Amino acid sequence: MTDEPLPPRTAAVIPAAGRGVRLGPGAPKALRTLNGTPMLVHAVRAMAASNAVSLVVVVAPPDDTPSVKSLLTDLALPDRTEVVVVPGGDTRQESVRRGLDALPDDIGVVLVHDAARPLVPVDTVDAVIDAVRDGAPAVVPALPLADTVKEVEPGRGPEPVVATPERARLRAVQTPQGFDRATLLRAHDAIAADGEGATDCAGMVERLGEPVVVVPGHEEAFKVTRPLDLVLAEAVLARRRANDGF
Ligand SMILES: Nc1ccn([C@@H]2O[C@H](COP(=O)(O)OP(=O)(O)OP(=O)(O)O)[C@@H](O)[C@H]2O)c(=O)n1
Ligand SMILES: C[C@](O)(CO)[C@H](O)COP(=O)(O)O
Repeated sequence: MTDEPLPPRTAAVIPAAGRGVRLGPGAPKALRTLNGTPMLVHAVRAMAASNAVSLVVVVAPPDDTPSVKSLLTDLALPDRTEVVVVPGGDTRQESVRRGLDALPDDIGVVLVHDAARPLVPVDTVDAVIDAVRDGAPAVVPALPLADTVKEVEPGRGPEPVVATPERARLRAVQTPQGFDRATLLRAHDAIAADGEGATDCAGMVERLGEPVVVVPGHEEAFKVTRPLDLVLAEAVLARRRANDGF
């Protein structure tokens, strides 16, 4: 932690370069559509909905970078929102790193948001930003679990259960995850140096020994991972349209 004031602007980095293997054959996941609109477009709009976000860096599938650029050039967004597109890497971590490398110096707060979580509400985005601006170096939105979780010894056949963590202490972590930029860069540098990956950026900050805090997540911020998630996402959009003409 530092008492230095953060540079003024907030940016959202959207890793969108994954293939979506668990979703099945088709276009890269971020370009698959929900009610006719690419998931990535929903995700960009979700970040741009926050008055605090003035830059969105999209990390695109390398082969699709030109088409993602033209898709987003034509998108109507608030005047405050600048969009930059860069090609992604082989892993989520590498893609995030490429997005971070594209940030200008006046960015103090960085959100990292999966394109695969296209429906996160703006109140969740703002809660994460506010917590970083209030002094937390790393903030994650998260929800309590509905299922009991077992730790197993992975292998073929029936897997022996090793432990049952106390469910009340567990949280399922979503995005956007928010960071003071210097801390996130330090975390990425440290992970790159020791060669070990992490499944989310907050996990890298934890390894630095820096505090990570949780704010309430939202059920509509779920990750589109498997085919059934597409059905749920389209149902959420239909409910929004019915409720408020969104
Ligand atoms: N090389 C990669 C891999 C993933 N991602 C992004 O990281 C986010 C979370 O990853 P995930 O949901 O696992 O997406 P995929 O890697 O596409 O999914 P799968 O593992 O099923 O292939 C997604 O927005 C995805 O596009 C990325 O930018 N670059
Ligand atoms: C970052 C994340 O969405 C937090 O839950 C998650 O770890 C991404 O995992 P994935 O396997 O790359 O989808």
